[in-house]
Amino acid sequence: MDPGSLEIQGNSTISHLALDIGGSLIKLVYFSRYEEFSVDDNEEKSSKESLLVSKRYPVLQGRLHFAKFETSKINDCLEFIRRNQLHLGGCQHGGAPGSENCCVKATGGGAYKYADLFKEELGIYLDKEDEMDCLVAGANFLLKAVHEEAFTYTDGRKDFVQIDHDDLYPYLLVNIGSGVSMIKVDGDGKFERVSGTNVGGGTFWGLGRLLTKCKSFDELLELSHQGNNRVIDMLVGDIYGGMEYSKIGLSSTAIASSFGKAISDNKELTDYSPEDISRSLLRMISNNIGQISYLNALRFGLKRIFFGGFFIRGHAYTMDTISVGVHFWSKGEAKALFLRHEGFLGALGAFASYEKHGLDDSIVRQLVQQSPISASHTGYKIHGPLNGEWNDNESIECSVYVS
Ligand SMILES: Nc1ncnc2c1ncn2[C@@H]1O[C@H](COP(=O)(O)OP(=O)(O)OP(=O)(O)O)[C@@H](O)[C@H]1O
Ligand SMILES: CC(C)(CO)[C@@H](O)C(=O)NCCC(=O)O
Repeated sequence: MDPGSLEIQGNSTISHLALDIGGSLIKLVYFSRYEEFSVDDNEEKSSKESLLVSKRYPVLQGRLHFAKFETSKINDCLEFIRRNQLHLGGCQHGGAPGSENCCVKATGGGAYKYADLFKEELGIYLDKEDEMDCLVAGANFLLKAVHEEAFTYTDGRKDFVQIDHDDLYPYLLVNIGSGVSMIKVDGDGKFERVSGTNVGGGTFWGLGRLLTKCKSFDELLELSHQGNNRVIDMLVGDIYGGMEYSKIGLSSTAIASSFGKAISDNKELTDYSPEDISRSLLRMISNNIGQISYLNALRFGLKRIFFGGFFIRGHAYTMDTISVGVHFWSKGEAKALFLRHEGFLGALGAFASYEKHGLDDSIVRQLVQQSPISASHTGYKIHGPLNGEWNDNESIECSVYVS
Protein backbone atom coordinates (compact mmCIF):
# COMPACT_ATOMS: atom_id res chain seq x y z
CA MET A 1 0.00 0.00 0.00
CA ASP A 2 1.33 3.42 -0.94
CA PRO A 3 1.76 6.03 1.74
CA GLY A 4 -1.16 8.37 1.70
CA SER A 5 -3.69 5.77 0.65
CA LEU A 6 -5.91 3.57 2.62
CA GLU A 7 -7.09 0.14 1.70
CA ILE A 8 -10.86 -0.18 1.86
CA GLN A 9 -13.40 -2.65 0.66
CA GLY A 10 -11.23 -5.18 -1.08
CA ASN A 11 -9.04 -3.66 -3.78
CA SER A 12 -10.15 -0.08 -3.40
CA THR A 13 -7.96 2.56 -1.71
CA ILE A 14 -9.01 6.03 -0.65
CA SER A 15 -6.91 9.15 -1.03
CA HIS A 16 -7.05 12.87 -1.63
CA LEU A 17 -9.86 13.93 0.68
CA ALA A 18 -10.70 17.60 0.10
CA LEU A 19 -13.18 19.75 2.00
CA ASP A 20 -15.14 22.92 1.35
CA ILE A 21 -16.57 24.15 4.64
CA GLY A 22 -19.10 26.85 3.86
CA GLY A 23 -21.56 28.92 5.87
CA SER A 24 -24.39 26.43 5.25
CA LEU A 25 -22.88 23.19 3.99
CA ILE A 26 -19.70 21.13 4.16
CA LYS A 27 -18.77 19.48 0.89
CA LEU A 28 -16.41 16.50 0.65
CA VAL A 29 -14.66 15.12 -2.41
CA TYR A 30 -12.40 12.07 -2.27
CA PHE A 31 -10.90 9.59 -4.65
CA SER A 32 -11.06 5.82 -4.35
CA ARG A 33 -8.85 3.99 -6.76
CA TYR A 34 -9.15 0.43 -7.90
CA GLU A 35 -6.46 0.18 -10.54
CA GLU A 36 -3.10 1.68 -11.33
CA PHE A 37 -1.30 1.64 -14.66
CA SER A 38 0.90 4.00 -16.62
CA VAL A 39 0.77 5.66 -19.99
CA ASP A 40 3.71 6.06 -22.34
CA ASP A 41 5.31 9.09 -23.98
CA ASN A 42 2.86 10.66 -26.41
CA GLU A 43 0.51 7.79 -26.03
CA GLU A 44 -2.94 8.91 -26.91
CA LYS A 45 -5.74 7.36 -25.01
CA SER A 46 -8.39 5.87 -27.23
CA SER A 47 -11.33 7.08 -25.21
CA LYS A 48 -13.45 9.98 -26.34
CA GLU A 49 -11.82 12.25 -23.74
CA SER A 50 -8.42 11.44 -25.21
CA LEU A 51 -5.40 13.08 -23.68
CA LEU A 52 -1.94 13.46 -25.10
CA VAL A 53 0.59 12.59 -22.44
CA SER A 54 4.17 13.71 -23.00
CA LYS A 55 5.95 11.46 -20.45
CA ARG A 56 5.40 8.15 -18.80
CA TYR A 57 2.87 8.91 -16.06
CA PRO A 58 1.18 6.72 -13.53
CA VAL A 59 -2.55 6.69 -14.01
CA LEU A 60 -4.85 5.88 -11.13
CA GLN A 61 -8.22 4.64 -12.13
CA GLY A 62 -11.08 4.86 -9.72
CA ARG A 63 -14.00 6.93 -8.62
CA LEU A 64 -14.39 10.46 -7.41
CA HIS A 65 -16.89 10.59 -4.56
CA PHE A 66 -19.03 13.49 -3.41
CA ALA A 67 -20.79 14.00 -0.10
CA LYS A 68 -22.25 16.90 1.85
CA PHE A 69 -23.33 17.75 5.40
CA GLU A 70 -24.97 20.73 7.01
CA THR A 71 -22.29 22.86 8.63
CA SER A 72 -24.43 23.08 11.76
CA LYS A 73 -24.10 19.28 11.97
CA ILE A 74 -20.34 19.24 11.61
CA ASN A 75 -20.11 16.35 14.07
CA ASP A 76 -21.92 14.10 11.55
CA CYS A 77 -19.26 15.04 9.01
CA LEU A 78 -16.42 14.29 11.42
CA GLU A 79 -18.03 10.95 12.20
CA PHE A 80 -18.41 10.13 8.49
CA ILE A 81 -14.73 10.90 7.89
CA ARG A 82 -13.69 8.91 10.94
CA ARG A 83 -15.91 5.90 10.16
CA ASN A 84 -14.67 5.67 6.59
CA GLN A 85 -11.14 6.66 7.59
CA LEU A 86 -11.06 9.19 4.79
CA HIS A 87 -8.55 11.39 6.60
CA LEU A 88 -5.86 8.74 6.76
CA GLY A 89 -5.23 9.21 3.04
CA GLY A 90 -3.74 12.60 3.99
CA CYS A 91 -1.09 11.09 6.26
CA GLN A 92 2.25 10.90 4.48
CA HIS A 93 5.25 8.69 5.07
CA GLY A 94 3.48 6.63 7.66
CA GLY A 95 2.62 9.78 9.61
CA ALA A 96 0.08 9.09 12.31
CA PRO A 97 -2.97 11.29 12.91
CA GLY A 98 -1.92 14.27 14.98
CA SER A 99 1.50 14.54 13.36
CA GLU A 100 2.50 17.43 11.09
CA ASN A 101 2.42 15.03 8.18
CA CYS A 102 -1.34 14.57 8.34
CA CYS A 103 -2.95 17.29 6.20
CA VAL A 104 -6.13 17.54 4.25
CA LYS A 105 -6.84 20.25 1.70
CA ALA A 106 -9.67 22.49 2.79
CA THR A 107 -11.31 25.67 1.57
CA GLY A 108 -14.22 27.93 2.58
CA GLY A 109 -14.50 29.98 5.76
CA GLY A 110 -14.80 26.84 7.86
CA ALA A 111 -11.27 25.82 6.96
CA TYR A 112 -10.25 28.64 9.33
CA LYS A 113 -13.14 28.46 11.77
CA TYR A 114 -12.97 24.71 12.37
CA ALA A 115 -9.23 24.07 11.98
CA ASP A 116 -8.83 23.37 15.72
CA LEU A 117 -11.84 21.05 15.77
CA PHE A 118 -10.44 18.90 12.95
CA LYS A 119 -7.11 18.79 14.71
CA GLU A 120 -8.67 17.76 18.02
CA GLU A 121 -11.19 15.28 16.67
CA LEU A 122 -9.33 13.68 13.76
CA GLY A 123 -5.74 14.70 14.30
CA ILE A 124 -5.50 16.35 10.89
CA TYR A 125 -4.27 19.76 9.86
CA LEU A 126 -6.43 21.63 7.38
CA ASP A 127 -4.20 22.84 4.58
CA LYS A 128 -6.07 26.00 3.57
CA GLU A 129 -6.71 26.92 -0.03
CA ASP A 130 -8.28 30.21 -1.07
CA GLU A 131 -12.03 29.91 -1.65
CA MET A 132 -12.16 31.92 -4.89
CA ASP A 133 -9.12 30.08 -6.31
CA CYS A 134 -10.89 26.80 -5.58
CA LEU A 135 -14.24 27.86 -7.06
CA VAL A 136 -12.57 28.82 -10.32
CA ALA A 137 -10.34 25.75 -10.43
CA GLY A 138 -13.37 23.54 -9.74
CA ALA A 139 -15.47 25.20 -12.44
CA ASN A 140 -12.66 25.02 -15.03
CA PHE A 141 -12.04 21.39 -14.18
CA LEU A 142 -15.70 20.44 -14.55
CA LEU A 143 -16.13 22.38 -17.77
CA LYS A 144 -13.05 20.84 -19.35
CA ALA A 145 -12.98 17.32 -17.98
CA VAL A 146 -16.50 16.18 -17.32
CA HIS A 147 -18.72 15.14 -20.15
CA GLU A 148 -22.14 16.82 -20.22
CA GLU A 149 -21.47 19.08 -17.27
CA ALA A 150 -23.06 22.35 -18.38
CA PHE A 151 -26.58 22.79 -19.61
CA THR A 152 -29.12 25.46 -20.41
CA TYR A 153 -32.61 25.28 -19.00
CA THR A 154 -35.45 26.66 -21.11
CA ASP A 155 -39.17 25.97 -20.86
CA GLY A 156 -38.61 22.92 -18.70
CA ARG A 157 -36.01 21.46 -21.05
CA LYS A 158 -32.35 21.03 -20.35
CA ASP A 159 -29.88 21.00 -23.20
CA PHE A 160 -26.29 20.00 -22.57
CA VAL A 161 -23.74 22.37 -24.04
CA GLN A 162 -20.55 21.13 -25.66
CA ILE A 163 -17.69 23.14 -24.25
CA ASP A 164 -15.01 24.12 -26.73
CA HIS A 165 -11.85 24.29 -24.61
CA ASP A 166 -10.42 26.95 -26.90
CA ASP A 167 -13.48 29.09 -26.56
CA LEU A 168 -14.33 28.82 -22.88
CA TYR A 169 -13.03 32.17 -21.61
CA PRO A 170 -14.02 34.72 -20.58
CA TYR A 171 -17.11 33.78 -18.63
CA LEU A 172 -18.94 34.87 -15.50
CA LEU A 173 -19.10 32.37 -12.67
CA VAL A 174 -21.92 32.97 -10.22
CA ASN A 175 -21.65 30.83 -7.13
CA ILE A 176 -24.86 30.86 -5.12
CA GLY A 177 -24.03 29.54 -1.68
CA SER A 178 -25.13 31.17 1.57
CA GLY A 179 -24.05 34.41 -0.09
CA VAL A 180 -23.30 34.95 -3.76
CA SER A 181 -19.93 35.52 -5.45
CA MET A 182 -19.63 36.71 -9.04
CA ILE A 183 -16.31 36.02 -10.66
CA LYS A 184 -15.05 36.97 -14.10
CA VAL A 185 -12.93 34.06 -15.27
CA ASP A 186 -10.30 34.65 -17.95
CA GLY A 187 -8.33 31.42 -17.76
CA ASP A 188 -6.82 28.84 -15.41
CA GLY A 189 -6.08 30.77 -12.23
CA LYS A 190 -6.90 34.03 -14.01
CA PHE A 191 -9.94 35.67 -12.51
CA GLU A 192 -11.39 38.60 -10.63
CA ARG A 193 -14.27 38.60 -8.14
CA VAL A 194 -16.23 41.43 -9.68
CA SER A 195 -19.28 41.43 -7.47
CA GLY A 196 -21.36 39.60 -4.92
CA THR A 197 -24.61 39.84 -3.03
CA ASN A 198 -25.62 38.98 0.47
CA VAL A 199 -29.07 37.97 -0.77
CA GLY A 200 -28.41 34.32 -1.55
CA GLY A 201 -29.14 30.76 -0.56
CA GLY A 202 -28.81 31.51 3.14
CA THR A 203 -31.42 34.25 2.73
CA PHE A 204 -33.86 31.89 1.05
CA TRP A 205 -33.39 29.19 3.65
CA GLY A 206 -33.23 31.57 6.63
CA LEU A 207 -36.23 33.72 5.73
CA GLY A 208 -38.14 30.69 4.45
CA ARG A 209 -37.61 28.89 7.72
CA LEU A 210 -38.88 31.85 9.73
CA LEU A 211 -41.90 32.44 7.50
CA THR A 212 -43.03 28.84 6.96
CA LYS A 213 -41.68 26.95 9.99
CA CYS A 214 -40.13 24.42 7.60
CA LYS A 215 -37.74 22.00 9.22
CA SER A 216 -35.41 21.44 6.26
CA PHE A 217 -34.21 23.13 3.11
CA ASP A 218 -35.62 20.31 1.00
CA GLU A 219 -39.02 20.72 2.62
CA LEU A 220 -38.98 24.44 1.79
CA LEU A 221 -38.02 23.72 -1.80
CA GLU A 222 -40.71 21.06 -2.03
CA LEU A 223 -43.34 23.53 -0.79
CA SER A 224 -42.44 25.93 -3.58
CA HIS A 225 -43.50 23.29 -6.13
CA GLN A 226 -47.11 23.55 -5.05
CA GLY A 227 -47.20 27.29 -4.46
CA ASN A 228 -48.50 30.18 -6.51
CA ASN A 229 -46.47 33.38 -6.29
CA ARG A 230 -49.32 35.52 -7.60
CA VAL A 231 -51.09 35.23 -4.27
CA ILE A 232 -48.43 37.37 -2.56
CA ASP A 233 -46.51 39.10 -5.34
CA MET A 234 -47.94 42.29 -6.77
CA LEU A 235 -48.06 41.93 -10.53
CA VAL A 236 -48.01 44.66 -13.17
CA GLY A 237 -51.62 43.69 -13.93
CA ASP A 238 -52.60 44.24 -10.28
CA ILE A 239 -51.43 47.82 -10.59
CA TYR A 240 -52.61 48.42 -14.17
CA GLY A 241 -56.11 46.97 -13.84
CA GLY A 242 -55.25 43.72 -15.61
CA MET A 243 -53.40 45.47 -18.44
CA GLU A 244 -49.81 45.12 -19.50
CA TYR A 245 -47.38 48.04 -19.63
CA SER A 246 -46.16 47.27 -23.11
CA LYS A 247 -44.40 50.60 -23.63
CA ILE A 248 -41.67 49.53 -21.21
CA GLY A 249 -41.88 45.84 -22.05
CA LEU A 250 -43.75 44.60 -18.99
CA SER A 251 -46.48 42.00 -19.37
CA SER A 252 -49.46 42.01 -17.03
CA THR A 253 -48.09 38.89 -15.31
CA ALA A 254 -44.62 40.35 -14.64
CA ILE A 255 -43.90 40.82 -10.94
CA ALA A 256 -44.01 44.51 -10.15
CA SER A 257 -43.24 44.03 -6.47
CA SER A 258 -42.25 40.80 -4.72
CA PHE A 259 -44.46 40.23 -1.66
CA GLY A 260 -46.19 43.50 -2.59
CA LYS A 261 -49.74 42.15 -2.19
CA ALA A 262 -49.15 41.55 1.48
CA ILE A 263 -49.32 45.30 2.13
CA SER A 264 -52.90 45.66 0.96
CA ASP A 265 -54.46 42.33 1.76
CA ASN A 266 -55.02 43.07 5.41
CA LYS A 267 -53.94 39.53 6.18
CA GLU A 268 -51.64 37.99 8.74
CA LEU A 269 -48.73 35.69 7.97
CA THR A 270 -50.86 32.69 8.93
CA ASP A 271 -53.43 33.64 6.26
CA TYR A 272 -50.87 32.81 3.55
CA SER A 273 -50.00 29.25 2.70
CA PRO A 274 -46.39 28.14 3.27
CA GLU A 275 -46.42 26.93 -0.35
CA ASP A 276 -47.18 30.40 -1.73
CA ILE A 277 -44.67 32.06 0.58
CA SER A 278 -41.92 29.66 -0.46
CA ARG A 279 -42.72 30.17 -4.13
CA SER A 280 -42.60 33.98 -3.87
CA LEU A 281 -39.39 33.90 -1.88
CA LEU A 282 -37.66 31.57 -4.29
CA ARG A 283 -38.77 33.70 -7.21
CA MET A 284 -37.65 36.93 -5.56
CA ILE A 285 -34.18 35.68 -4.75
CA SER A 286 -33.61 33.87 -8.05
CA ASN A 287 -34.80 36.90 -9.99
CA ASN A 288 -32.54 39.21 -8.08
CA ILE A 289 -29.48 37.01 -8.58
CA GLY A 290 -30.31 36.58 -12.27
CA GLN A 291 -30.54 40.35 -12.68
CA ILE A 292 -27.33 41.22 -10.83
CA SER A 293 -25.54 38.48 -12.78
CA TYR A 294 -26.74 39.89 -16.05
CA LEU A 295 -25.63 43.41 -15.07
CA ASN A 296 -22.15 42.11 -14.28
CA ALA A 297 -22.01 40.16 -17.53
CA LEU A 298 -22.98 43.38 -19.31
CA ARG A 299 -20.26 45.33 -17.44
CA PHE A 300 -17.59 43.10 -18.92
CA GLY A 301 -19.23 42.04 -22.19
CA LEU A 302 -19.57 38.41 -21.11
CA LYS A 303 -21.97 36.22 -23.01
CA ARG A 304 -21.97 33.14 -20.82
CA ILE A 305 -22.89 32.98 -17.16
CA PHE A 306 -22.30 29.69 -15.34
CA PHE A 307 -24.28 29.25 -12.15
CA GLY A 308 -23.02 27.02 -9.34
CA GLY A 309 -23.62 26.64 -5.61
CA PHE A 310 -26.00 24.46 -3.67
CA PHE A 311 -28.85 26.96 -3.70
CA ILE A 312 -29.78 25.75 -7.18
CA ARG A 313 -30.09 22.05 -6.39
CA GLY A 314 -31.03 21.34 -10.01
CA HIS A 315 -34.40 22.82 -9.11
CA ALA A 316 -36.58 23.51 -12.14
CA TYR A 317 -38.30 26.67 -10.89
CA THR A 318 -35.03 28.21 -9.67
CA MET A 319 -33.23 27.54 -12.95
CA ASP A 320 -36.20 28.67 -14.98
CA THR A 321 -36.43 31.96 -13.08
CA ILE A 322 -32.70 32.63 -13.47
CA SER A 323 -32.72 31.68 -17.17
CA VAL A 324 -35.76 33.80 -17.96
CA GLY A 325 -34.28 36.72 -16.02
CA VAL A 326 -30.95 36.58 -17.85
CA HIS A 327 -32.70 36.17 -21.20
CA PHE A 328 -35.17 38.99 -20.52
CA TRP A 329 -32.67 41.55 -19.30
CA SER A 330 -30.05 40.76 -21.93
CA LYS A 331 -32.64 40.62 -24.72
CA GLY A 332 -31.35 37.14 -25.54
CA GLU A 333 -27.68 38.23 -25.74
CA ALA A 334 -26.45 36.41 -22.63
CA LYS A 335 -27.04 32.79 -21.63
CA ALA A 336 -27.49 31.21 -18.22
CA LEU A 337 -25.79 27.82 -17.91
CA PHE A 338 -25.99 25.42 -15.00
CA LEU A 339 -23.55 22.82 -13.75
CA ARG A 340 -24.41 19.27 -12.77
CA HIS A 341 -21.93 19.32 -9.90
CA GLU A 342 -23.06 22.81 -8.96
CA GLY A 343 -22.33 22.61 -5.22
CA PHE A 344 -18.92 20.97 -5.42
CA LEU A 345 -16.85 23.59 -7.26
CA GLY A 346 -14.87 24.65 -4.19
CA ALA A 347 -14.28 21.11 -2.97
CA LEU A 348 -13.15 20.02 -6.43
CA GLY A 349 -10.81 23.00 -6.62
CA ALA A 350 -9.31 22.01 -3.25
CA PHE A 351 -8.99 18.44 -4.51
CA ALA A 352 -7.19 19.63 -7.64
CA SER A 353 -4.79 21.68 -5.52
CA TYR A 354 -3.14 18.60 -4.02
CA GLU A 355 0.53 18.74 -4.82
CA LYS A 356 2.59 16.98 -2.22
CA HIS A 357 -0.09 14.80 -0.79
CA GLY A 358 -1.78 11.60 -1.67
CA LEU A 359 -0.52 8.65 -3.54
CA ASP A 360 3.20 8.39 -4.25
CA ASP A 361 3.73 11.97 -3.02
CA SER A 362 2.57 12.83 -6.47
CA ILE A 363 1.11 15.84 -8.14
CA VAL A 364 -2.39 15.44 -9.44
CA ARG A 365 -1.61 16.29 -13.00
CA GLN A 366 -4.94 15.85 -14.60
CA LEU A 367 -8.23 14.26 -13.81
CA VAL A 368 -10.16 12.80 -16.68
CA GLN A 369 -13.61 11.38 -16.61
CA GLN A 370 -13.33 7.84 -17.79
CA SER A 371 -16.28 7.60 -20.10
CA PRO A 372 -19.39 9.61 -20.76
CA ILE A 373 -21.50 8.69 -17.79
CA SER A 374 -25.06 7.67 -18.07
CA ALA A 375 -27.50 7.11 -15.26
CA SER A 376 -27.35 3.37 -15.74
CA HIS A 377 -23.57 3.17 -16.03
CA THR A 378 -22.61 4.82 -12.78
CA GLY A 379 -25.80 5.31 -10.88
CA TYR A 380 -25.21 9.02 -11.39
CA LYS A 381 -28.29 11.22 -11.53
CA ILE A 382 -28.97 14.77 -12.55
CA HIS A 383 -29.87 16.58 -9.37
CA GLY A 384 -33.32 17.21 -8.05
CA PRO A 385 -36.67 17.18 -9.73
CA LEU A 386 -35.16 17.35 -13.22
CA ASN A 387 -35.26 13.59 -13.50
CA GLY A 388 -35.62 12.18 -10.05
CA GLU A 389 -34.47 12.70 -6.52
CA TRP A 390 -31.15 14.16 -5.52
CA ASN A 391 -28.54 11.65 -4.48
CA ASP A 392 -26.32 13.04 -1.78
CA ASN A 393 -23.51 10.61 -2.33
CA GLU A 394 -22.60 10.58 -5.97
CA SER A 395 -19.48 9.35 -7.69
CA ILE A 396 -17.85 9.70 -11.10
CA GLU A 397 -15.64 7.09 -12.67
CA CYS A 398 -12.37 8.75 -13.61
CA SER A 399 -8.61 8.57 -13.92
CA VAL A 400 -6.08 10.69 -12.07
CA TYR A 401 -2.89 11.37 -14.02
CA VAL A 402 -0.03 11.96 -11.65
CA SER A 403 3.59 12.90 -12.09
N1 LIG B 1 -29.59 20.26 2.69
C1 LIG B 1 -29.40 21.59 2.70
N2 LIG B 1 -29.31 22.24 3.88
C2 LIG B 1 -29.11 23.56 3.91
N3 LIG B 1 -29.03 24.33 2.82
C3 LIG B 1 -29.12 23.75 1.62
C4 LIG B 1 -29.30 22.35 1.50
N4 LIG B 1 -29.31 22.06 0.19
C5 LIG B 1 -29.17 23.20 -0.48
N5 LIG B 1 -29.07 24.25 0.37
C6 LIG B 1 -28.91 25.64 -0.09
O1 LIG B 1 -27.57 25.80 -0.45
C7 LIG B 1 -26.98 26.92 0.23
C8 LIG B 1 -25.53 26.62 0.52
O2 LIG B 1 -24.84 26.43 -0.70
P1 LIG B 1 -23.30 26.14 -0.74
O3 LIG B 1 -23.01 24.89 -0.02
O4 LIG B 1 -22.90 26.23 -2.17
O5 LIG B 1 -22.73 27.39 0.03
P2 LIG B 1 -21.82 27.51 1.33
O6 LIG B 1 -20.45 27.08 0.94
O7 LIG B 1 -22.44 26.83 2.48
O8 LIG B 1 -21.89 29.07 1.56
P3 LIG B 1 -20.75 30.20 1.47
O9 LIG B 1 -19.91 29.84 0.26
O10 LIG B 1 -21.49 31.46 1.29
O11 LIG B 1 -19.99 30.06 2.74
C9 LIG B 1 -27.85 27.10 1.46
O12 LIG B 1 -27.79 28.42 1.95
C10 LIG B 1 -29.22 26.73 0.95
O13 LIG B 1 -29.82 27.78 0.26
C1 LIG C 1 -18.41 35.54 2.12
C2 LIG C 1 -18.48 34.41 1.09
C3 LIG C 1 -17.37 34.61 0.06
C4 LIG C 1 -18.22 33.12 1.88
O1 LIG C 1 -18.34 32.00 1.04
C5 LIG C 1 -19.87 34.34 0.42
O2 LIG C 1 -20.85 34.06 1.38
C6 LIG C 1 -20.24 35.60 -0.36
O3 LIG C 1 -19.77 35.79 -1.45
N1 LIG C 1 -21.13 36.46 0.19
C7 LIG C 1 -21.58 37.69 -0.44
C8 LIG C 1 -20.84 38.85 0.17
C9 LIG C 1 -20.97 40.11 -0.65
O4 LIG C 1 -20.27 40.26 -1.68
O5 LIG C 1 -21.80 40.94 -0.33
